[in-house]
Parts: sequence; C-alpha cells; structure tokens
Amino acid sequence: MTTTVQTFQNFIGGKWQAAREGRTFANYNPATGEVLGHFPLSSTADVDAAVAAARQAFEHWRLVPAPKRGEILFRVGELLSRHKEELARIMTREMGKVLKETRGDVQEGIDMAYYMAGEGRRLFGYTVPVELPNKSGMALRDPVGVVACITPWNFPIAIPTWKMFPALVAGNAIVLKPASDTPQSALRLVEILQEAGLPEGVVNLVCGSGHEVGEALIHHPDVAVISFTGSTESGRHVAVEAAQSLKRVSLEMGGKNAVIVLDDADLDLAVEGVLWSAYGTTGQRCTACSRLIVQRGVHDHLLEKLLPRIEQLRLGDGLDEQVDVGPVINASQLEKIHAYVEIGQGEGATLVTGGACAEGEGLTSGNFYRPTLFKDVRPEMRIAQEEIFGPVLSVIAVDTFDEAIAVNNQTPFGLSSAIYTQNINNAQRAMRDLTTGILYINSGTTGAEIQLPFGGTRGTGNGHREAGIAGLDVFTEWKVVYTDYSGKLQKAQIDS
Ligand SMILES: NC(=O)C1=CN([C@@H]2O[C@H](COP(=O)(O)OP(=O)(O)OC[C@H]3O[C@@H](n4cnc5c(N)ncnc54)[C@H](OP(=O)(O)O)[C@@H]3O)[C@@H](O)[C@H]2O)C=CC1
Ligand SMILES: O=C(O)CCC(=O)C(=O)O
Repeated sequence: MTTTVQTFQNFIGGKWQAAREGRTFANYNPATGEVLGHFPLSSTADVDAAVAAARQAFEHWRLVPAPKRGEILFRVGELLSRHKEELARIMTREMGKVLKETRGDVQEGIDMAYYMAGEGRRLFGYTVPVELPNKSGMALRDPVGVVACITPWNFPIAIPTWKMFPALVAGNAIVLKPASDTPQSALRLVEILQEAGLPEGVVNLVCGSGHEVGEALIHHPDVAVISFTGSTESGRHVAVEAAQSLKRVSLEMGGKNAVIVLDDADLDLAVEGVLWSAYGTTGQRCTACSRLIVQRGVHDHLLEKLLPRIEQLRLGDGLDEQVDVGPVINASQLEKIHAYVEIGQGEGATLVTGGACAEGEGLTSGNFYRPTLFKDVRPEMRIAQEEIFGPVLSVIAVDTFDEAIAVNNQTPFGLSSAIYTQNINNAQRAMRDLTTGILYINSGTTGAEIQLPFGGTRGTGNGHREAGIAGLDVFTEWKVVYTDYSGKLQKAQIDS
C-alpha cells in the first residue's frame, strides 16, 4: 500500500501558496522516522511578500477597536479547545513528546487566547495628575508594526501563541517563522486563526530555515520587532544582527535549571518533582531541571529513592498513552546529548544510570536516549554549566544552604529554580537570594502559567518577559498625551 505524503504551503496575505522558488523540505517523526509532510523551503522573496502583506494589513488592523481584536482571539481560544486532541496528535508526531504533554501545550495556547482576549478590554495605560490647571496627561499603548516571531520546536503551539496573541491584541501584524522540525503544528495554528476571522495579511506564515527565512526577517527594514525563542547561540546572533538597525528584540533562550533539596525536605515530594522536571518532555524544556543540588544529609537517601523511578520510566512513541518519555527531537540532538555524557565521564562525574541510546522493541527507528543520571558532579564541570537539552541530570552535593544558593546562581543562565524545604525561613531566603526568573517552592522547575511573566535572568534572555501583562511590553510603544484645555499659555509653560 502506498500512502501519499502531503505537501503544505506558506500563508501570505490570506492565501496559501508554495515557496516562490518551488523548493520544499521533508519533516520526520522522531519516534518512527516516518515522513510527515513536505513544507516550503522559503527564500528572501517569500519573506519580502509576507512582510509587505503584514505591513499593509497593519494599517487596518491597528484601527480595529481592541475589544474587537480580543473577540477574535476569544474565538481562537474556542477553536483551539475544539481541536485540542487533533493538535496534540500532530505535535506528538512532529516532535515526540507524549500526548499528556502536547495536550498541555495546546492548553497553554487556549489559556493565552482567553487571557489576551480579555486584554482587548483593558490594555491599561495610565493617567496621572499634571502640574498645571486645566491640563491632563495620560500614557497609552500603541502597536509597533510588523512583528517577526521566530520559534523553537519544543513547544510548537504554546510558544507561537505566547508571542502572537499579545502582539495581535495590541494591534500588530505578524510574520511567523516556525522551527523546521515542527512546521505542521504552526500551520494548523494559523489555519485556526484564519477560521476565527482574522483579516487577511494580519498573520503570515513562512516556513524554511533559520539561515534563510530567519536571516531575511532579522534584516528586513519593515520588521519592527523580533520575538525570538531558541538557543543562546541563535539568540545572540539575532540580537547582534538586529542591533544594526536598532530593531526591538525580545529573547527567550537557554536554561540550566536546578532543584535544591535541603536536609529538611519531604523527600517523596522532591523525588516526584525532580523526576518529571528532569525527564518529562525528554528534558527538552528550557525550564527542565538539569542540576540537582542536594544537601549531604539526604543525598544518599534521595538518590536511593530516585534511581528506581528513573529506571522504571517507559520510553516509546508518545502516541502510546502508556509511554512516559518520548524520543529526542532529531539525530543531531541525540549526538549532542551523547557527546555531553562522554564529556561528563571525562570530567570525572560518576554515571549512575543511562548514558546510551535506548534499544528495544519500538525504539529502533526513533531517536531514543536512556534517562541519564550523573553523581559526584562539581559545579564548574561543563555538564553542570552548559545546556544539554536532553534527559541528563547532574547531582551536585553541598554542605550548606549558603553553598546551594551559590551553586544555583553560578551558571550563565537564570530561568527556573526550585527548592524543597519544610522550613519557611529557608523558603523566604530562597525567594530573596536565588537569582532566577521563576522560583518554585516544593514543586519541580516546570509548569509555568500564562498569567504571570515568563523569562529569565543572565544569559537566558535580554530582560523582556513573555506572558502576563509584561508580555505586552515588547509589542507596544508608550505614547504620552498631554491635553491643555485652558485655552491660554500658562505660567509654568512660560517659566520652563
Ligand atoms: N527561554 C525560553 O523561553 C525557551 C528557550 N528554548 C531554547 O530553545 C533551544 C531549542 O530550540 P531550537 O529550535 O533548537 O533552537 P534554535 O536556536 O536552533 O532555533 C530556534 C529558532 O530560530 C531559528 N533560527 C536558527 N538560526 C537562525 C538564524 N541565524 N537567524 C534567525 N533564526 C534562526 C530556527 O530555525 P530552524 O528550525 O529552521 O533552524 C528556529 O525557528 C534550547 O536552547 C532551549 O533552551 C526553548 C523554549 C523556551
Ligand atoms: O513548563 C514550563 O515551564 C514552560 C516551559 C517552556 O515554555 C519551555 O520549556 O519552552
């Protein structure tokens, strides 16, 4: 039996169309190696067309009252809910994480749609008293223009929605460039936006490589904002290049997140949090826990409890509801993970479990890596400093809480941290002293909610945040308006 593999298109100016040069690329299921579809391998000409369409649409969209823009997003939320299972399955096939997780990914998009729909009736600015009589002053949020959203493969629906929905409710138009590993999820999301009634040109989708499509967006003079999530290496490049034209850039990049377990912790609770934040989503979350900083008093006992749980994790195709851990995204990521395992061994860390590709029934055609645990890791080792983005956890033993705080803070990243303690004083100190964008007390390092700001310190970002009210900032320009209704030149104006 032959099955035909579908060829998909870009979405530009409200029309589905092939790449102008007619090129395509294939996308594969990381659990099975199956070809999922052919997608446009776009060039600068496609980006130019998409930006022109967005630029034109912006002039109308910015004039649509924000509550009406919000109503369209509300419909998007309803459509995403209706298609949740279908979207989750597309995502699991494209990037491998298990259905529970891809359902959660769609749910984040739904939450963001409803949250930003509400912002259509707020978009709060502020008014303050001014110095002169018969004069008022207010600050308003204006849209910025065309926003380029460049997104990674690990949250193929959620992350595009974190960027697009605040940008849209604020009145901007969009060009989305999805990761080459997950174009179909983005394509289906854009179809839903179209079905919800978004006017043509307001959202455009251009598939293709970072080196061609991404570069063309960074350098395009009509792109006002670049909202990027991905690796530190690519993010730094985006920032450097975009600086030439003083483009606004928001960056969400890597993490080296830690769970701290103190001597007074509830160890059963800690095991649960560590297990799922380290190995859930195959460790491929920017918030994944890759360091376990544990006080020596409970070190051995914690590892005794954790090890069997790691070894019991079931690997396989994420479409199987019995599976706990799906594949790694692609072969080059598999190689990178294994190279880090060799680096860890070379540095003198003790490999406790894992450390090899997984074999066995149902695993031979996919990119599976065994959940891996290192102990005797020192904070300065590369496996404790660099982002691996896979199922590898490094255990660092410490003597004191002070030492735990110092170790947590001594990496180039600062996205998410967690602490397990039953002592309120320790929890309060953690809130004060851990230099992290997100802190969890008595739960693991993952599970962000969209109504609060998301992002990190140090090399994780460049100071911006996604989600919550803060998520509107990069997509809006403050405009201050003074109105003088005295009808005459006032004294303070003459004095100044
Ligand atoms: N802090 C956060 O919020 C999050 C951070 N991440 C980080 O993302 C990384 C994993 O994602 P991954 O997709 O591998 O990251 P990449 O940086 O490789 O890719 C991210 C996006 O950037 C594009 N891109 C690549 N090179 C360029 C370029 N020169 N110019 C413009 N765009 C480019 C990619 O396109 P293409 O796919 O075609 O290469 C993709 O769309 C991890 O490091 C992870 O920590 C992930 C999720 C959340
Ligand atoms: O679950 C979370 O903390 C959100 C994670 C996320 O967005 C990511 O890892 O890319």
